[in-house]
Amino acid sequence: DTGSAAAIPVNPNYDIAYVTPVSIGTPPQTLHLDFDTGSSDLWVFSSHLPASQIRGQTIYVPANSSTAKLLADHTWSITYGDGSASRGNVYVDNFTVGGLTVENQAVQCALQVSTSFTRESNIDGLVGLGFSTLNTVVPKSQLTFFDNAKPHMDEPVFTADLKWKSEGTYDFGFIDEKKYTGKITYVPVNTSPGYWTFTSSGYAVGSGNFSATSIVGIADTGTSLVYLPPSILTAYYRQVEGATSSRTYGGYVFPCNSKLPSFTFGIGEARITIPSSYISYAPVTAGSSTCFGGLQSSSSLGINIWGDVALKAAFVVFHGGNPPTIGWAKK
Ligand SMILES: C[C@H]1CC[C@H](NC(=O)Cn2ccnc2)CC1
Repeated sequence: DTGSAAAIPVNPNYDIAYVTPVSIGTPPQTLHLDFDTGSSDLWVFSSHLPASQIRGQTIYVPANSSTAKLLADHTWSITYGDGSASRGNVYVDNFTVGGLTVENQAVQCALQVSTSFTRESNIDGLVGLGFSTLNTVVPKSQLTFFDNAKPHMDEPVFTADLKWKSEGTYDFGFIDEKKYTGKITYVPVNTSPGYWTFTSSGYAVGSGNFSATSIVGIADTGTSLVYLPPSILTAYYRQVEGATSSRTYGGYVFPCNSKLPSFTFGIGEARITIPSSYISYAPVTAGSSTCFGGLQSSSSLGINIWGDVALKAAFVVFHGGNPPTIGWAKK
């Protein structure tokens, strides 16, 4: 089996997140979900939510699906790194992404979502593509869509081709050679933390010398920005006129008309360059001439994160073999 589906920016002005259309149940209910390699719960806005917590999202109504079955006495509760959270109960149902169907996929139905999810009207839920060890369902944890689909896939892989301010693609079960240039460089993944954790070989700021240094981090499609050690941030923002680390805005900001260098990171001997346009992320508030950087410090996180700002500069292969690996290519 294989599948291919669009990754659509939820906001036309800044790449806050990407959603992908999926079909759930019989007859199919179409929702737009945020595919998140940084978590492992598949949860949806549902008919169990209070109306006050829904603001334009499409809900999944298990009662309207002839193939939905309640997973009795199972619940879930998740909190993300940005403080957002949700919790609820669990059904199994047919789940289809871009033509690839998994029967009896655990679909976690929200009974409660935090305000940041309510405010994001274009996200109807998440599809966790991290390792199933992170799934929060109790008393029996559930498998991700990828783990359920893997045995039926032509190849045990999915790929992310995210794009700057435009529609990209998630492919399942195959690698589309048309989506990248040159070769794919694969590096090992440490699955113990439950994320797609790998080691970058170093970085360069703009046209500067490459600094060979191991950077352990996660490839996280569910996080908008890139979070790296403070020493790298200092090296980058010292090249940006008027840049400063702002307590008010919680990170590095700079005048929107400042000239920004690109940022290159290493994958083994290979190099991926993030164009400066991706790093001038967004005005701090609508219409402001102060912009928030796409590279921020990971010092408060305890983990480095290669979020969408980095991922959209590459074609990324999440290879779920034994052992799993991650591949990066230019495009
Ligand atoms: C400071 C950073 C803020 C952003 C954090 N990322 C997430 O919370 C990803 N996510 C998934 C669902 N909702 C959000 C990572 C830490």
